[in-house]
Amino acid sequence: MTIQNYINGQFQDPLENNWIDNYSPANGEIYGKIPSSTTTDVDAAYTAAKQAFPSWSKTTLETRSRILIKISELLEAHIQRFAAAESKDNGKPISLAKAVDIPRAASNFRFFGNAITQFASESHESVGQGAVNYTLRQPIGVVGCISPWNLPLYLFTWKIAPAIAAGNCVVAKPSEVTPMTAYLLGEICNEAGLPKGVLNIVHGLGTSTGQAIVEHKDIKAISFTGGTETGAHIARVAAPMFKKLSLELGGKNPNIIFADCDYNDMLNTTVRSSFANQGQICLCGSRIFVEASIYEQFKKDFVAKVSALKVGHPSEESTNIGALVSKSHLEKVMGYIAIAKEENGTILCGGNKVTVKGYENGYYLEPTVIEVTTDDCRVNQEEIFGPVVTIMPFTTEEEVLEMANKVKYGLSATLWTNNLKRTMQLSNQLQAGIVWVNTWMMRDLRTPFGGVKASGVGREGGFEALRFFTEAKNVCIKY
Ligand SMILES: NC(=O)C1=CN([C@@H]2O[C@H](COP(=O)(O)OP(=O)(O)OC[C@H]3O[C@@H](n4cnc5c(N)ncnc54)[C@H](O)[C@@H]3O)[C@@H](O)[C@H]2O)C=CC1
Ligand SMILES: O=C(O)/C=C/C=C(\O)C(=O)O
Repeated sequence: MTIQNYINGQFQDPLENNWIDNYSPANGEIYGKIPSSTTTDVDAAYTAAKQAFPSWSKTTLETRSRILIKISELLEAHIQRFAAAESKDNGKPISLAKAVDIPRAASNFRFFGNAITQFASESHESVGQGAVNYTLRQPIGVVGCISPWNLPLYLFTWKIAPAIAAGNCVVAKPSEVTPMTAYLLGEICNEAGLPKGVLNIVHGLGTSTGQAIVEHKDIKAISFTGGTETGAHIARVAAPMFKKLSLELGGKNPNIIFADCDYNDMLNTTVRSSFANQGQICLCGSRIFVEASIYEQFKKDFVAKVSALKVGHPSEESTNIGALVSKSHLEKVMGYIAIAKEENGTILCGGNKVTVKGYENGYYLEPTVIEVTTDDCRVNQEEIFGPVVTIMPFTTEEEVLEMANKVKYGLSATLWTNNLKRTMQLSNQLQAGIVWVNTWMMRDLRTPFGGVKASGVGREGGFEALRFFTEAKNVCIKY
């Protein structure tokens, strides 16, 4: 399967004819190739976007909305094809791709197709001065969207949909590790009638293709989701060029469990918040803190449930845990399990590579629970981004709050309690962009989404995203 760039509404080979192998995580085999695009391809994508901008930015909101909603409907109509492609490319269970990834990608287009018709700007009457101010929200121009491999189409479209809804034209790059569904999206955009050049998709490595987008002098904003180190690098390049930046980066999220919670709901959701998508979601609750009075019971029940999860081929409907995304990522995650042992962590379950019959070279790993005795060990501080969680007990609210906040990250936090006062106090004091109480990953696309500290800057979602993808211009009229 050969993937091509999508530029000016057409599929084309990379101009310098360099290619990268595409691997299937389920069996470790190369099953296709993707462009290794260079600045020449990014320039071509930029030129197409620039040409499309004057017309697209003046296209009525109703027309933009109709096209976005059409893309959403086409994604829904082709869910089987997209889910199968996502599962093969990423290693995630097909059941997850069908239930979460592709429906959410469709929702992203539908949501922003509707949101743009509701987006309004402010006006301020300068009372006593005889003037009125109104704010225009104008599209920025050509913007760059760079997304990671863990939720490929889900996160790619989470950026593209608001960008084009707001009237921008886009140069976008999916992860080179999971390019397939972004490639298929081009076909859908043509079928939905998206004018050529509004969306351009270039494939390739972060350090060359991604870097060329970030360094492009006329691409005026960058929306990025990925690792914290990459985000810091992008900020160093883009900041002196005065680009608008939205950075959604890593997490090391606390999952705080009090004895007064609804135990069964907490237990089932905690299995999901620990291991959904092989633990490769920046929102996973990878540090589990349990109130001492229920710690031993939780440990026993949690380990039993985790040990029962089925690690298997992603295409099997019964698989709970598929393959990790790449060999190098599997090695990174296994490296942390080795570190845990050196740090005197106790592996309560998992810890080993899994050999799936018939797919011996796939990147499978047992879901792993590590009991730690101190919160400042490396496995409790560094983002592992795999099917690995730590657990430890706590006794007081003050103690758990301090441990929860004592990491460099601040993306999300989950609280399990039925105590209202505690809920409100802790939600207030947790250093995180998102706090879930008695739930996890319950998403309302209108809400602000993003993190604090090393988890990034800026917010995606709802009108926040439309504000990011527009420039505010104030007009003051004296009457
Ligand atoms: N916050 C999150 O949701 C994610 C966090 N991660 C974390 O990051 C670690 C590293 O994973 P990677 O795959 O290396 O993520 P990454 O941050 O390198 O990749 C994300 C995207 O950025 C692009 N990219 C890489 N270098 C770039 C550059 N210099 N300029 C522009 N674009 C660039 C990549 O090609 C990809 O499209 C993971 O182990 C995990 O801990 C990874 C993916 C998502
Ligand atoms: O928007 C969401 O619902 C989830 C976003 C998840 C990430 O950004 C991530 O895992 O990288």
